[in-house]
Amino acid sequence: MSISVRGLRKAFDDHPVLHDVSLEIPDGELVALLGPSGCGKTTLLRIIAGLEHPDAGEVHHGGEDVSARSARERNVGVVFQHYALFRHMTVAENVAFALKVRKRPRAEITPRVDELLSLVQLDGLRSRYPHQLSGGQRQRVALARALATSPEILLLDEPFGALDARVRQELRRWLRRLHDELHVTSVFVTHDQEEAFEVSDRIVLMNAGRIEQVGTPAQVFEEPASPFVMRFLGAVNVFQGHVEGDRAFVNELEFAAPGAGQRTRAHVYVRPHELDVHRAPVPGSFAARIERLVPLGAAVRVELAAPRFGGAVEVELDFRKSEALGLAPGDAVHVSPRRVRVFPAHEREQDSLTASGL
Ligand SMILES: Nc1ncnc2c1ncn2[C@@H]1O[C@H](COP(=O)(O)OP(=O)(O)OP(=O)(O)O)[C@@H](O)[C@H]1O
Repeated sequence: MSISVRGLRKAFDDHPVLHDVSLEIPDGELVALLGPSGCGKTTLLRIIAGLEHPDAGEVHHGGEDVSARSARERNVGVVFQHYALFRHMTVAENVAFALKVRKRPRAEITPRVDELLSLVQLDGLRSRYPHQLSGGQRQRVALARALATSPEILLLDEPFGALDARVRQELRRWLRRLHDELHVTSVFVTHDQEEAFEVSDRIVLMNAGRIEQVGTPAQVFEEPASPFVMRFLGAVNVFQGHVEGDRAFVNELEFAAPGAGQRTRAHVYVRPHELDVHRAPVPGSFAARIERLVPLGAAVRVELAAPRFGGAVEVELDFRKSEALGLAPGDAVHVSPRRVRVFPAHEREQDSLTASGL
């Protein structure tokens, strides 16, 4: 079932949390709401669920305006970070709960619970109580319980947030497979980029109550719509310069910046893996000195000092390439960007750059 939110606004105690948020989620998609803590992800999810009411705007499920309906009437499945399982009920009783409340006949409940427990691969644990389960198993019970009434929308709020890294990783792969099997339109909240990238069809990037960009993981990573998205999704070097015409300039370096227009200050962003290191100057390179080499498994992080290019510069090189170049701390080298992204320098962005010491 598709989800559409239009012009949502929400404030808590006069403090605006969502500013005019609109979003379309097609039927069957798995979407991540990604953004820093406090940007409004959970509030948006709760409004879609009907657990919170917006000050303005509408929510449509399957093309129907459900804004006035309670959470119960929307038939959505919800999973929270902290497994809200009933402690005095067994796994099977927890999963059956929503069906019992809806007074479904026993002949329907028993096979449905069996089916759900097999779906979440917990068939053997039906008689256990929540305290006899691991965190990952509890979250799978919570998911089976959320799916019991066959909701057409599944909403998950940091479902793996309380689990350790390895279990998290297993569960997100499992969630993706489950979604491929069921195709229930699903929205999950996370502040973990890796999780959003691994699990979702599309990512909704939020910042301070607004949507910055919606796109596939590849789109938001390769074509970030704003400096915020560029900086939020992984490490980045930022060079101060200016744009003029359709070119960007940082000291003697020049880059394409289509549509830049009038001369104005700009920031040139380069990801560490999009910089090359050379022993001799090449066209478009700048001089730097190696400060530190940090092995990262298959790659090496080369930390450089380049005083004319904002001080510290970070490059991520293939391990073999760094070996072939025989790099060592103290070496004078030349660095050239393979790909840059240019954004005009806004005051707000300038403030945050200064604040983070770049
Ligand atoms: N019931 C509430 N009453 C008052 N303020 C609230 C309430 N719920 C959320 N807020 C505030 O609204 C803002 C957005 O909260 P929200 O939980 O939606 O953010 P989030 O992006 O999900 O953050 P996190 O990743 O930390 O969970 C925060 O400043 C939060 O303190």
